[in-house]
Amino acid sequence: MSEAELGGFRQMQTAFREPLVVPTFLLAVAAMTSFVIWDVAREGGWGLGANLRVACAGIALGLLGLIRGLWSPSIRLQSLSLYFVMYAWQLVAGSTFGSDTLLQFPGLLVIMFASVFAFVHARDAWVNIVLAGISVPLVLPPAASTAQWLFVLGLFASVILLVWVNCAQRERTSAVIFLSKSQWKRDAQTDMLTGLPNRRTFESFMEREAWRLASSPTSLTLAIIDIDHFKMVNDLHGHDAGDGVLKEVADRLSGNLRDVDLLARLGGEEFALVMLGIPREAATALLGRLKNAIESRPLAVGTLGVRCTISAGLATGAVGDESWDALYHRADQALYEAKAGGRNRIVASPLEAGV
Ligand SMILES: Nc1nc2c(ncn2[C@@H]2O[C@H](COP(=O)(O)OP(=O)(O)OP(=O)(O)O)[C@@H](O)[C@H]2O)c(=O)[nH]1
Repeated sequence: MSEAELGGFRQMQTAFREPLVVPTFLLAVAAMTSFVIWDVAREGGWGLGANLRVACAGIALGLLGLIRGLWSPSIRLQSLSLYFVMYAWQLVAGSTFGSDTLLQFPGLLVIMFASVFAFVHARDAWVNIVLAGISVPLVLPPAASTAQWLFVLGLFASVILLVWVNCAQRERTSAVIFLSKSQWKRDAQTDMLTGLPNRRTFESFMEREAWRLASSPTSLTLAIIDIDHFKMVNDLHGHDAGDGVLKEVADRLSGNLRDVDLLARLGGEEFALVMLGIPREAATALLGRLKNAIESRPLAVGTLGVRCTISAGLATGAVGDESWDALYHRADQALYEAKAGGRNRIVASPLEAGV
C-alpha cells in the first residue's frame, strides 16, 4: 500500500472512529439487511417491498453521512453519502415506473464499486466520471424506458454533484489536502522523525489557509503541545529512546484526531495542533482527550515503557483579522502558564474582546 493510500485509509478510519457513527451505521445496515430478507421471504423473491426497503435504508445512510460530513467535513463520507442517496432515488424511480430491475442490477454493482473506489480515492473525481460512464451502456438497453432514462439522468446528476462537492471541499476544508501530493514537496514539508508536517508547513498553512478555512471567527483554535520534562527522558534512557518517545507521542496524538485537524511538529518536543470548525469548548475537550491518551499508559519504546505527560496552551481565533502570529503568541503564553503552573495541564488563553 502506497503512502497516499495509507493516508486515505487512515482518514477513512478516523472518519468512522467518532463514537456514534459506527454503532448507528452498523444498526442501519443490520436493519436494512433484516428487512430486506423479511421482504424477500414474504414476497417469495426480490420485489417492490425489498426495493423500497433498500431505498429507505439508502436515504437513512445517506442522510447520516451528510449530517456527519457537514459536522466534520469529510470528502469520502460525502461522496459515499451522495451515492447512497442516488441508489435510493434510482430504486424509487425503478419501483415507481416499473423498470426492469435485472437491467439495473449490473449498473448498480458498477456504481457501488465506484463508490467504494471514491471512498478511498475521493480526491480523484475523474475516476467517478469514468466509472459512471462505463456503467451507462450496461444499464441502458436500445429501447430505454422512462425509468431507465431517469436512472441515467440521476447517475449523471450525482456525478456532477460529486465533482462539485469535491471541488468545494477542496477549497474549504483541505487541511489534509493542503499537504502536497508530490514526493519531493512532501519531503520538504514533513518532519522526518515523526512523519508529521514540519514547522514550515505549519507556518505556511497558518499564513495562507487557516483563516480562510475557518468557517467562523471562533472555529479556529490553535494549541501548542509540549512534552513535560523531555530532557529527563533523554538523560535517563538516551537520545534514541527520546526519538522513540517523540514518534510514539506523534502517533498517539494523530490517532486521536479528526481528519480536518492539522498536527505539526514544530521542533524538539513541541507540537502545534490547528483545530478547524469546532467551538472552543470542543477544542478544549479534544485537548483533554489527547492529554489523557498520552498519560494513560506508558509509551512503548523498544523494550522500554516510558511514562510521559504533556502540557498545552490554546488560543481561539479572534474576530476581525488578528494575525496568526498574534494567535500563536497567545497560545505560547498559555503554554508558558501551563508549565509554570506545574505542567501536565491545559491552559486556554482568555478570549479576545469581541469573540
Ligand atoms: N531525542 C531527541 N531529543 C531532542 C530532540 N530535539 C530536542 N531534543 C531535546 O529535548 C530537550 C528539551 O529540553 P527542555 O527544553 O529543557 O524541556 P523539558 O525537559 O521538556 O522541560 P519542560 O518543557 O520545561 O517540561 C533537550 O534536551 C533537547 O536536546 C530530538 O529530535 N530528539
